[in-house]
Amino acid sequence: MLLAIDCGNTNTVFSIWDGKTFLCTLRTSTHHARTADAYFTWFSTLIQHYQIELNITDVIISSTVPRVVFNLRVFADRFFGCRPLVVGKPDCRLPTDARVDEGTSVGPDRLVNAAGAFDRHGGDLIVVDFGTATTFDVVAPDGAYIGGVIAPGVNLSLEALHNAAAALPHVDVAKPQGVIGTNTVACIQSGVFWGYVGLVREICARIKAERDRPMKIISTGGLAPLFQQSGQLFDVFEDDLTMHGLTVIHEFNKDNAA
Ligand SMILES: Nc1ncnc2c1ncn2[C@@H]1O[C@H](COP(=O)(O)OP(=O)(O)OP(=O)(O)O)[C@@H](O)[C@H]1O
Ligand SMILES: CC(C)(CO)[C@@H](O)C(=O)NCCC(=O)O
Ligand SMILES: [K+]
Repeated sequence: MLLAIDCGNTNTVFSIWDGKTFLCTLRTSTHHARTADAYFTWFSTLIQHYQIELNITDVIISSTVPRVVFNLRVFADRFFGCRPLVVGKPDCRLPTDARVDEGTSVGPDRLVNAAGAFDRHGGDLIVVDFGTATTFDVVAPDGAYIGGVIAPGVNLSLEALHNAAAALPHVDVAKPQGVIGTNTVACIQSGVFWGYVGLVREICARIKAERDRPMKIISTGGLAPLFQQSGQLFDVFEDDLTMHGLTVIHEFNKDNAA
């Protein structure tokens, strides 16, 4: 049984993979100061609720927050007796290359998304992930990650507006009725919602033009379905893409073990 951990800047997600399906997915906010014991208290309480008979033998971690990795390593070692694979570390091999500028460290979540998407769809992909940042990851025909785009995340933009402007309230992202807002909330929702629809359309069109070939657009992340409501922005939505990528990378390392 594999425990896959996807640690983003906002949320950390744990999924248990039995080799065929994800038995459960648990979500908590990311805190660098959370100890291994605190992870276990939270984790074991929820596992009891799901009534899963645990037999975790392997752990794989992708973390965009370097500081949390230490406590997650201790968690894996202390409670499951295993040394986790950590994406981005030299002992974790990737099934495909990353062809980027020398010295660049690509976010592990982007490499994982690329691996997961290539496994399901083959090459020539744009993966759009609506997390803390909105990222676009470009996958070549051979599955290599060849770069992409980083834009501010949707919730981050809303928060920045609220924090910077005294008269603007905190607003949740939603699809507005029209474009012309007749109250403050509707105006902000319109700016952010239609602004992101335009951002996604423009960036994908430019990536396709720059690559000069047909590409499939895969979306993931909690907010992707909301944006899908506004016409055909994406070809496919996959809420488990990062988790799937982690299982693919884990399998690859197992198969290629010495
Ligand atoms: N399973 C879920 N239940 C409730 N809300 C969700 C769920 N998944 C996503 N969301 C909502 O969508 C937003 C985006 O989620 P996602 O997991 O893609 O990124 P994030 O956790 O915000 O960012 P990061 O992965 O960078 O930490 C969340 O902040 C949350 O508001
Ligand atoms: C862009 C984020 C924050 C998205 O989670 C993450 O992938 C990251 O910290 N990346 C490092 C820089 C890069 O990917 O080029
Ligand atoms: K994410």
